[in-house]
Amino acid sequence: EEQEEDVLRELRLFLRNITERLSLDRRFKAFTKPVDIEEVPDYLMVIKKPMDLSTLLTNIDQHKYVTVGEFMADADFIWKNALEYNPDSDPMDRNIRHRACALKDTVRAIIRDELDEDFERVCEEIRESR
Ligand SMILES: CC(=O)c1nc(NC(=O)[C@H]2CNCCN2)sc1-c1cc(O)cc(O)c1
Repeated sequence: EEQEEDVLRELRLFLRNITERLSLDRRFKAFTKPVDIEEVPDYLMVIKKPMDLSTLLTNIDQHKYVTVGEFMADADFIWKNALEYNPDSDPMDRNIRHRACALKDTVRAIIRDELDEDFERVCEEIRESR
């Protein structure tokens, strides 16, 4: 009902704010757009579920996420994919892995500091009721 739509609207505002802040952080430039398959032709042979910050934003606008947990599961693919595609001691690999770990820690720190547990519980109640 109306109250549920108010909660989900607030969830989308919260998730957009996080995603936009991450997209502005220069450390995460490589994660802002889908990997360019012309640039990295073997990428889709290695990575089964590509994800990036612009796709998170599109998903939010398409009402894909009903809880913060669902958003985090997709956000986690961004850094997990980068660790998987960049396993070597190559300086480029190390650099991307460092940024992937920074992205993982930054998302978790923002959620821990800014998400009210009661709000997430209400979102999970809505998800279970659907
Ligand atoms: C996002 C990601 O995981 C990524 N990984 C890369 N790794 C490499 O190029 C390593 C792979 N091992 C051998 C030495 N090269 S390039 C790259 C990337 C960065 C961008 O700014 C845009 C983009 O489309 C893709």
